Amino acid sequence: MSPKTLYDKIWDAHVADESADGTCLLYIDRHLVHEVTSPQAFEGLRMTGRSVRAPDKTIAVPDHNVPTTLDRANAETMTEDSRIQVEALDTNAKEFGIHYYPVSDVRQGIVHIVGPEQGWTLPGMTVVCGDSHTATHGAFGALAHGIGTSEVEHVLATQTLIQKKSKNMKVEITGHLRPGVTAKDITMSVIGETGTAGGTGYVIEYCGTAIEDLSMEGRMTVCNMAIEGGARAGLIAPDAKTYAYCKGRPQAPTGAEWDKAQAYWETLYSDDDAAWDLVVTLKGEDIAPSVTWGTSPEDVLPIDAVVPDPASFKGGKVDAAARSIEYMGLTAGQKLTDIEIDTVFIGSCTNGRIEDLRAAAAILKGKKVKDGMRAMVVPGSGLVRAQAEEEGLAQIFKDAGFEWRMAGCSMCLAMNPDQLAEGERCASTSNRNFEGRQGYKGRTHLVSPGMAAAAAITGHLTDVRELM
Ligand SMILES: CC(C)[C@H](C(=O)O)[C@@H](O)C(=O)O
Ligand code: SF4
Repeated sequence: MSPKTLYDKIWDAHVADESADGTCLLYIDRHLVHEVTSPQAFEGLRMTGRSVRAPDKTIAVPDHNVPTTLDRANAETMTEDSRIQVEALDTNAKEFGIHYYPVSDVRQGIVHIVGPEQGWTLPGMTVVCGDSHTATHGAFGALAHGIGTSEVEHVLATQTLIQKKSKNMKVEITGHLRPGVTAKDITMSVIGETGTAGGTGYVIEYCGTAIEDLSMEGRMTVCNMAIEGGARAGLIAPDAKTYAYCKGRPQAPTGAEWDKAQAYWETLYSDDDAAWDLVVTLKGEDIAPSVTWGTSPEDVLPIDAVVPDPASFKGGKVDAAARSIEYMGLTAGQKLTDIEIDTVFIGSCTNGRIEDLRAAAAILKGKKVKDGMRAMVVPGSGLVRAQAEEEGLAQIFKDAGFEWRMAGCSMCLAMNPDQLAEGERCASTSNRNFEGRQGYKGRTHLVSPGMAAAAAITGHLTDVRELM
């Protein structure tokens, strides 16, 4: 047998049909659904009299539009558009008989946090969702990627997806991370290296000792941003940590089924002599706590750097950098640590898991946020929230002056009332710093949870290592 990558293995195990031009019909194991990209898909089924082919493999949860304030059960806090989308999901989930975690359910949260948490996401699976950050689930050694609304309809109706195979890219992080450096810094540094288009046409497998060192939460953070690097998906080979995370989850197999599953999962790795179309290597020791200065995730630098001079770039990036710097209200040469911020957002499918909250709370313990700072923590799911309360993290956040919210996407993309006002500047643990992403003319600096906490205390972008 010819050697294969992990991606090759999962792909081959799911091809139901292949046509002469290489287009394949791929079997889908898990279909995650949220309220933004599914209404037309369900409407399509309704209009053609179709049902959901595999309701037992289809899981829905509202996340983008839901208010995160404690009074959110009161639908008046939602805009009309938001309310329509959430209500449509309520109706569709019931009518089509799929698994559903409504807003009132403690298990509700961001779809990419709920899937793994409930054990829906398992190694070797194909996982899709009408959402680009589906890449998150690749942390389990699952082939997971976003799809468009017409594809959502296709998967609902057939449990298959039409796909062409991507190329294989290996991103190896050698050695070990230094203290204060996190999975977020890895994934941002990789994008800094490859650019937002560097992964176009590829599925990335992240490997190396620094990746093996990461918890499952950290691995999800890394894979989550594969899409920001342009890749179709990000993958990490499953190992003992993966199995330990999955075992005992509500939807994970049990008994003999578990043993059978794990025996299969143990075959899911890239063969030593597998062929890679592209290899990128970074040294774990070289990665620093990082922060974005511009309006693209590739505009990332170590915290001790300065805002770059647009002239230092090449081609179209010269103008793009100048525009970014203007939008962000910065000056070339300014120290990143001199950038004052007024808002801190801790949450999102990138950094809204328990480990992220622990990391932020460790910095905040016994401290207060800077006067006038708006700081909020939005746990990625109701269960993360409950656990954080149990561990005393919620109290640390509240004592420090953070708002302690209910689960949802929140200020990651500002589809709900959690938004930046014009000109406000936010240190955010989310994944996109696009113009207007967190609110019209809002300014976003992407950072790790520890860095966000540090900025909340000092009022400016800060090297978390100074507060450790
Ligand atoms: C709303 C949704 C389609 C979108 C995505 O696909 O990623 C959102 O989750 C985002 O992060 O921008
Ligand atoms: S948390 Fe942000 S990135 Fe993740 S699914 Fe929600 S909006 Fe998209």
